[in-house]
Amino acid sequence: MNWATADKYFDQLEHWLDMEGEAERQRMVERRQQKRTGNPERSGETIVNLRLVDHRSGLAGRFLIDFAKPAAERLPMNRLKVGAPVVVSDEDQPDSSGIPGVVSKRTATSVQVALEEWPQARHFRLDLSPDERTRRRQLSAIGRARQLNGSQARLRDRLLGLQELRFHEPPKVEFSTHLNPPQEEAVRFALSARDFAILHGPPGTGKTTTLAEVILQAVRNGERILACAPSNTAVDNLLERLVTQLPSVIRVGHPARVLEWLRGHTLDELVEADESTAIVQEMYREAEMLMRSASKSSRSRNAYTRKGELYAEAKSLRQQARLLERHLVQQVLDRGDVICTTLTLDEELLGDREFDLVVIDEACQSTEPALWQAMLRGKRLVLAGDHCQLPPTIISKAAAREGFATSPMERLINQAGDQVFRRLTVQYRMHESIMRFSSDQFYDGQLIADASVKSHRLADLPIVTEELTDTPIIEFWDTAGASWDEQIETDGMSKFNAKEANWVVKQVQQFVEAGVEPSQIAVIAPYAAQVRLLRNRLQLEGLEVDTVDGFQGREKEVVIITFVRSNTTGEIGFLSDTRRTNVALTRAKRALRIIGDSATLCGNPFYAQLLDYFQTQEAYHSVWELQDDDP
Ligand SMILES: Nc1ncnc2c1ncn2[C@@H]1O[C@H](COP(=O)(O)OP(=O)(O)OP(=O)(O)O)[C@@H](O)[C@H]1O
Repeated sequence: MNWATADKYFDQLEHWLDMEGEAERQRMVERRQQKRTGNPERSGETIVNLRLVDHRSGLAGRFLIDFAKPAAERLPMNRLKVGAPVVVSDEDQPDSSGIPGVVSKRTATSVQVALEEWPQARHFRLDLSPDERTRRRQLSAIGRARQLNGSQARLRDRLLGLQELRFHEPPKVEFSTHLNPPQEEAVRFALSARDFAILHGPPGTGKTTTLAEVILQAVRNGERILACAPSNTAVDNLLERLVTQLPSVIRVGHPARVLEWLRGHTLDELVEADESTAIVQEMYREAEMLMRSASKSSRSRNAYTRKGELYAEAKSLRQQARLLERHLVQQVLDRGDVICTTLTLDEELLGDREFDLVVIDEACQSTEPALWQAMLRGKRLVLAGDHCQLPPTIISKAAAREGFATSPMERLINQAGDQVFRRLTVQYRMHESIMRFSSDQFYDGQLIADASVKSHRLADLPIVTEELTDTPIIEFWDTAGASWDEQIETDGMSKFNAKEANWVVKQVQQFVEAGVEPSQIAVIAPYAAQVRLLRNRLQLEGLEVDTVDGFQGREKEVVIITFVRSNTTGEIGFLSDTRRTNVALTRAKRALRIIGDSATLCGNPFYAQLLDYFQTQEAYHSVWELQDDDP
């Protein structure tokens, strides 16, 4: 992507946002139509036939409502995770626009949603909500970014590659956490940037730990910081590191979207805990009482005049309470050295606040437009992420092809080269042989396994039996020539592979029998149909079976990957985005098992090299080695 002026760049972003909006609306319509033609729950973005089974009051006058299927039936596989924006609607009224809410809790059989209004219906439907509001905020930020002048316009132009970058000498730093040398170098580098700097954090290298140290140092220098990330989970990750070391960190955002144990740091709860809140609440109570007596006093003389007076008094009291409440919120915000929020900023709440430093974690999962709300509030910027893992999710395939799927972090690295980033290279997750292939393919062979993980094995875990003493760290099982073919779900587009699934089930059973806890095992499949099949077959408490996207940023002792694709035409679909496979390959700490069809996969050089790697490690097997009664 190239442009000669800032305006051209912003024209391009507006165009992509339009395409994305259209694609999202189209998808919503299709989803509703599926109701008539097939199973609307297949996408994982809708749950139908729900009943309201329980409710209670939540923070700030919201209702927390539990929905479940009749007879407490298990919910289908779905992406309605805690914090997800949803629309609750009446299933019998397909045209109703529904009530927006946020998922606040979920179990295998129920979903709890925080709603501002009470929903009325006999049968409910939940849909993930298209984020039109976010898009509008991004468009407005783009409009403002076009109009900047002075130093902010210069920062904008440097981000667009239209002006040279500037750095100070790296400062001397007294570190407050124990960091390894590349992490220390990255912190000094980030603090030396006069415009912006990038921290490239490959899997398990302590990117968030390092970013937290940058924030700590900036606070020590008397700076105010806005700390953001594209998702609530990533914001909470950062918050978790900060709250142990800094007293004045404030998490802005819907409390239902914040991890329960971190909610004490949310703006809502800090305001609620403030002494003055009792006064505000008393004022609301008094106003309520005035309203009640007004509604009762109709029989006395001068009743109407009195009624009017009482209503007016109640109204004025409520107004005063609201003003006081707003003032209080601003006072609490002013106390924060660091404000943490997702990239979708609440502009009204933040007012005209500016920050010395804006940091963005997981910046590779952000699109270009998503960056600008935060950007407009900072004098300097530090981005952290890994562009060799999953890119931002884009619905419009056309926009993605044109370049919308390239994150700003990746673009800045391509644009400014080595001068703009530092890479972290010591990783604290994977056994060396799990790490090596990914390191060579994506990180110029620079990753080093820390001594604490370099040769750790399952047998070192306290609970496992002797059976695992000699278990290999990595294995690839090749199905080539065995006719373990992929299949397409009858009424869907997703693919599964029943024989690979059988093999996975056996692997899980073997690990569990040897003493590995199900919660220490992850099964990763690139296709939702394979995930559904395996979830049905493997109902072990704590075991996680998910697509790659569900595991980004996470780790498990044991990871089993089923690649699913096995066909005569060598088609591998979105497995050709090797960043997705990189995420899958780098989640395991002590054992990695893979099953796949080399004949299908190896038309792509990346997979051919993967197979070579397993062969050189003597970790390659063919399923022909299995006995006849195996899968
Ligand atoms: N210098 C260090 N010394 C010891 N352990 C460390 C160090 N830096 C990070 N770690 C540990 O490594 C693990 C990963 O750290 P962190 O979560 O910061 O990494 P990340 O790169 O953000 O992770 P991800 O790959 O999930 O994005 C954590 O358990 C952390 O405590």
